[in-house]
Amino acid sequence: MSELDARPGANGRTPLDRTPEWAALGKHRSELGELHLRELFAADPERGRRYTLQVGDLHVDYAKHLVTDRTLDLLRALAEATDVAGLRDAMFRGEKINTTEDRAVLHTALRAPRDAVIEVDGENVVPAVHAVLDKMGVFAEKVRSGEWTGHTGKRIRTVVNIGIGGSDLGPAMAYEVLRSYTARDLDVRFVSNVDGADLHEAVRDLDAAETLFIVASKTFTTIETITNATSARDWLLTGLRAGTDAVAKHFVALSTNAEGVADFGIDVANMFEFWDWVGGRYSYDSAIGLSLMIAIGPEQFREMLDGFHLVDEHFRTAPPEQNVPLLLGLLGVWYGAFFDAQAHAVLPYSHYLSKFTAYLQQLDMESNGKSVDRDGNPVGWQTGPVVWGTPGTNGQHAYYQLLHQGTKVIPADFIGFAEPVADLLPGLVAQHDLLLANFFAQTQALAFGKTPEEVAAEGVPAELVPHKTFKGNHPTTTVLAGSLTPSVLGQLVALYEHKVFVQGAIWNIDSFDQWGVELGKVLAKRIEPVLLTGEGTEALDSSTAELVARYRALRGR
Ligand SMILES: O=P(O)(O)OC[C@H]1O[C@H](O)[C@H](O)[C@@H](O)[C@@H]1O
Repeated sequence: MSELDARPGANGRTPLDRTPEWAALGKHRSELGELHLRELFAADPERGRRYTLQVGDLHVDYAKHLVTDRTLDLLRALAEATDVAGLRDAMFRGEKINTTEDRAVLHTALRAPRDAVIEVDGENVVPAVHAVLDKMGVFAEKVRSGEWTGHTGKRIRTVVNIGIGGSDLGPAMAYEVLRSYTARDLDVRFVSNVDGADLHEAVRDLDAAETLFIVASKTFTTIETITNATSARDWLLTGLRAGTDAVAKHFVALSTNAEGVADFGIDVANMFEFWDWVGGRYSYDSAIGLSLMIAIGPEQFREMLDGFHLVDEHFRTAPPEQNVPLLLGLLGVWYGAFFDAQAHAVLPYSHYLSKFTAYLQQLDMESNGKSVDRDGNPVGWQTGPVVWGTPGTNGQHAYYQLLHQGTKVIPADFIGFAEPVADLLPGLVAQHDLLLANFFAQTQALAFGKTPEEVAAEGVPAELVPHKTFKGNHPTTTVLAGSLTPSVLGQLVALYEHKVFVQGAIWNIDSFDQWGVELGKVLAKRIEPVLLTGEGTEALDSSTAELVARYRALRGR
């Protein structure tokens, strides 16, 4: 037995790359060799029909993946050996599966029906979830109807959400996605960056008397958010020429930290609560979604939650062969481990999903960007990929070149909708077929390419044939839904949440902590006073010391 074999597995587990299931997949991969999607489709005319699954409104086609029935069996065997279902059930039961923070992981409770019972430390959390949703609903309706007025009695015309990371990306993404469902007489803006330019641009054309700030921070200690909130308060009070008593009508908070909220000067009566068992990147269906609820109304927010819940139930109960998050998770594991794929593209064919991939970057990369297992041992396998992408049609005229003819394996998700959004101008509806034609054409081109023989047969000069050849064999998933409704958005997000879960479970990492973001925060705190005073540069490394000196010189210090 080698030293590696004796390495203790997390939770008594055999390290992933030492399991027979992993070895079987490795062997299978070498047997497949350079197998081409063209051959797989030629061998099975039913492949396009057989390799599809349905969850809720989402039709998921995985036929254009480099897998056979045997691959899928072996991958499911890996999921079984790593007890994905066991960890999933523990999550849904409210067990503290976030071991490094000793916390339950219960974003699924945020969308559970009112009569569900989910316990954390012996207490059913569902009534509290619904109490907050109800309180949010009452408040959202007051703002929407104009009943909630600012300090001077004017109704609110603009809501500005101040938050960062999970307290920004979710609501900002969803607001964009559901724009056609939003109240047209109310604008919602999002400020996240500690660069003062962000807040400046968000408020420069606003009337303080008609502006409501939502300060969103799970911890209420995040320096960017507290700094921006403090500046926003100064802007408000200056604009209103009022004292701090005006704050109550213009500031509400979304947080787990009541003390922090009170210290900031926001009345805790104007605080919407959530709990430490909701991870920041899993939180936009909690109180963190208040700005979105104000925009789309409580009813449509509820529809979105029902969409989440539908996929939760699917993930919890569907058999492995039909379980879509399980399948998508396994495909990612397959490419990372056996094709050395480093990246994963998410390419929506919907303008409204323009912020969707940015949202997924936090969800996926903060969850699975880990290199030690749950017991702290270094992992010997690939974990989370680099997630990237923008709306597909724009990408086609920019970076798709690399997808089609570059040297990298980049599995991609294509997401599209059959119906254009409801209130599109009639003249623009006709454009939808063109959009969808591109959507379908791209996965076809990526999968099947164009052979040198096909290129030559078009009369292309021999020296240009290699340049005009498309080798194809680039794997893609296509997700097609009828239309982009609040429920469909919830379904999509839950699908990705659980896909990320499956991968973390197999890789045996804690997908719910994020220690990797801490070091930079500590160092920034140390460097900030040095920028002001110039004292302490000797404690810095020579590169940083030089940069700080240059910065100070440029600022005339
Ligand atoms: O909501 P907050 O406590 O302000 O946290 C905002 C964000 O900042 C942190 O640094 C974490 O990396 C994120 O997971 C979190 O979403």
